[in-house]
This record gives sequence, C-alpha cells and structure tokens, in this order.
Amino acid sequence: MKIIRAKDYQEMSKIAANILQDKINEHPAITLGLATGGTPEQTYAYLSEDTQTSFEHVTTFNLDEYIGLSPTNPNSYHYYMNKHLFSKVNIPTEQIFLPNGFAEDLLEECRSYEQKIKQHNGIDLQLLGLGQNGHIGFNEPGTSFERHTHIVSLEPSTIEANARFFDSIEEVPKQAITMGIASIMKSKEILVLVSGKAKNAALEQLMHGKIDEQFPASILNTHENVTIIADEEALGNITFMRREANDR
Ligand SMILES: N[C@@H]1[C@@H](O)[C@H](O)[C@@H](COP(=O)(O)O)O[C@@H]1O
Repeated sequence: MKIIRAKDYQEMSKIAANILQDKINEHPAITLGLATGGTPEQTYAYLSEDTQTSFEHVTTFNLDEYIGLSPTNPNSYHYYMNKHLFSKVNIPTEQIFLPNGFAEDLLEECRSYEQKIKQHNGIDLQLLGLGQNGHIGFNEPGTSFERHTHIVSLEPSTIEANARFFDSIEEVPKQAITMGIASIMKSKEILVLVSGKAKNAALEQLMHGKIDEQFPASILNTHENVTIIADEEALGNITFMRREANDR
C-alpha cells in the first residue's frame, strides 16, 4: 500500500481530485467506483470546479445506498451524488449507477448491480472512505471477504456516526445495499481517503493490524494497487514501517 501524507482535509481532497482528473484524462472511458460520506465531499467539489476534465465517457458505480430511501430523499446517496458531483459535471445519466435501495426485489437488485459492474468490465478506480469500525462501503465488521453486492444491517456505531446527516438518529435507515468486499477487491486500483482524528485508530489498524474480517478494510493489504491519502490528523503518530508478510 502506498501512503500519501496530506497536511489537512483540503490538501487530501486536492490530491485525490488531481489523481482522479489525471486518470480520467488518460482514460476518458474509465469506470469509477464512488463513495459517499463526509470524506469525499471536497474531492467532488474540486472535480466539479474543473472545467478541463470531461465526464462525457466516464461510467460510475457507487458503493452503497440506504434501503427505504427514495432517490429524491435528501439523505439518500443518490441525492448526495447528484448534489455534490453529477449535477455539476457533464456525465450522461445513463452512465451513472447506484444500487436502488427502493427496489421492490432487493435481492434481485443486488444480483443485477453486480452483473452491471461485470458488463462494464469491472471498476478501474475505486474511491473509498474508511468507517471508524473499519467498514468500507457498508461492509460491517464480520462480513465475509467473499461477498459481492448484498443487503446489510447497519451496526449501531455506524447508525450513530451517520446520524449527523439526519434530523434525528431514528431516521437513519437500519439497512443498506452495499458492494461486497469481493466486489471492491476486483477493482483494478483503489484510492482510500482518510481525514481527521476520529479516523486515527482505524487508520492505524488498517496499516498495522492483522487481516481479519472483524476489520473489513484490512483486506486492502492484499490488493496490489492501493493508495491511501491521509491527512496529518488521521495519521497522528502512526509509523510508516512496512508490513512484513509474516505479520499478516
Ligand atoms: N457508507 C459510508 C461509507 O462509504 C463511508 O466511506 C464511511 C465513512 O464516512 P465519513 O466519510 O462520513 O466518515 O461511512 C459511511 O457509512
């Protein structure tokens, strides 16, 4: 894993946006995997400001969506993505994919979402945030590393962490659809954004802890092309010592 140290949230976001811009300019028909949450907001803001990079041929697949929220609900990830990115760049609507948490047949929705990713020859570059409990997408601790897109019950700690986006904690959905760890690991390249003191312990565990389903992000140590962009608050005193194979 490559680690890029950023001074702060702004710098982390700028570095991430620059990497994404370069990739899009190199490969205009790239397939991106996108994340939501507070962390990538400024990355999307930088991308939206950039008039040189065209999203005309880009395809996107989002990691996850709450179950039971319609795409027009301001707390849905559909709404988030439209607000922060899609409404501001020239991406055609038919090239945007998010799981539909409002689908009548949710199991079929999971199956067909995974199928659509496959039909697009997989994800070229996946953007990830990091949950405080090590979740990626909505893959909570204990999720099998073998899973593809599936339905999850959110951990109380995730509901609590995400309640800041809702009027009250009671409004946070208890379930979501998420790309699985196996789906994420098939991406050719992964970019993980980590910002703020609250993520320090999770980042340390990601960099130095053992690979364990109880800490979903730990699997990223086995992927051959992962870059973490972390700011100083998130890095704190974490050492950059290389992980030896037998530490795993
Ligand atoms: N499902 C999302 C994840 O995709 C996100 O990366 C993570 C961190 O969120 P934040 O960036 O707000 O800390 O938790 C959320 O629950």
